[in-house]
Amino acid sequence: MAGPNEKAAAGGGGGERRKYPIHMEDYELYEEIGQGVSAIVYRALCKPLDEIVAVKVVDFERTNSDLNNIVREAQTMILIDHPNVVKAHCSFAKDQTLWVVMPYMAGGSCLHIMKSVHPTGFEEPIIATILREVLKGLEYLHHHGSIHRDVKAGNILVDSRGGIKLGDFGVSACLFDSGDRQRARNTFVGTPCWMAPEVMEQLHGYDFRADIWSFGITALELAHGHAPFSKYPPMKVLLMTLQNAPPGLDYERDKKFTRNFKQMVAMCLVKDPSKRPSAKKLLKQPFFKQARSTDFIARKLLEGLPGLGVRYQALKEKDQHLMAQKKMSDGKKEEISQDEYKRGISSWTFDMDDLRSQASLNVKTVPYAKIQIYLSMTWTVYRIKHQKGHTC
Ligand SMILES: Nc1ncnc2c1ncn2[C@@H]1O[C@H](COP(=O)(O)OP(=O)(O)OP(=O)(O)O)[C@@H](O)[C@H]1O
Repeated sequence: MAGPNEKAAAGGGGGERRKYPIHMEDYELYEEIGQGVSAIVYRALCKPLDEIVAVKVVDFERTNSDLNNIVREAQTMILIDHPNVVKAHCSFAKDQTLWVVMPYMAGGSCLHIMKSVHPTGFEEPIIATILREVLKGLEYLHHHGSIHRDVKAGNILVDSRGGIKLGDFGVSACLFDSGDRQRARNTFVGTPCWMAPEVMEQLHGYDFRADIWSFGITALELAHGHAPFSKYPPMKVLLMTLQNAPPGLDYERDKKFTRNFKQMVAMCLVKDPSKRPSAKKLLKQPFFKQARSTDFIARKLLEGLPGLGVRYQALKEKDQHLMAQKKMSDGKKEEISQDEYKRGISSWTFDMDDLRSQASLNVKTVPYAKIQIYLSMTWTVYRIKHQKGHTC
């Protein structure tokens, strides 16, 4: 991936052949199809080109990222050229917002599809096909010196023909950058359940192998319908990732999955990053021999699926309903989690019904989780380091 150039800086990257306009008046926003920490994504019409696109509207006031970084991420997306990574057609700023125009991925994210119709996860050939495509995207990014830093089912998008692309460069980092960006690799970025231990620890920084850990967690997420530890409050996720043995597919409990799948996941989820394979090496694993075509994905995942907007709205309503049912706010729960941690890990107790309902909620507890963990980071790492001798 080249560095940002003037063409991209002007917002006129414009896809391979078509020139996408850089004025908001040229886009008609339709229904909401996704929401992130600081952005809302819409299906939209690019009027001059008469083409359906996705427009991500990033609200500068809602993001805690540096403005230059956000703009640079959008520019990076414009320069991307790989079938398994979402490219931005163009981007432009308007008032307090940045508009990023992308190809419309009609299937939505794997997380959305899973929540709508496969709540307990996908079958193995589907997982192998999705993961092979994701790995090809990661291989490309890593080869060009980039780390994605937020690999998870919610950021794996499916197009109308079953094509799989890695999206969301909200937190990606360039390996060969210096200054601010270099410092960014020593900061705490990502989503707790998918985050590699070395990213949490913040001791020696991290490299592309952090994506391989997240990739392994994503494999478990696609297999079970949720990421390991997703039921727990952020502080506990942090502790479990740092102190417990890495999660994996259980040889007994996960009988329906092959040995090859279990081995592939185990290779990714090694705590020592230097022992994790590269994306290129992983692609050679026998597990991927069962991966099929994009037609297979279209047939298996997209046939009979309601439109993305309809599904998104239904999930949002379900989440809101579950949120309303929750007995405690996330803030209160996290407070208790920290208090209990101070008293000793073994004294933690959980309301399983509540945790189950939390687990099926959409990932929108993440902004809170990110902030909360960031603030608690120094204290927690200190505690863990000083507890190790007693608890491990
Ligand atoms: N090109 C696209 N086509 C269809 N849906 C999309 C597209 N881009 C994003 N989405 C949907 O919007 C959701 C949010 O987008 P995105 O992840 O880019 O926002 P974000 O603010 O960076 O999120 P976060 O930081 O929470 O991961 C995605 O999970 C996906 O469901």
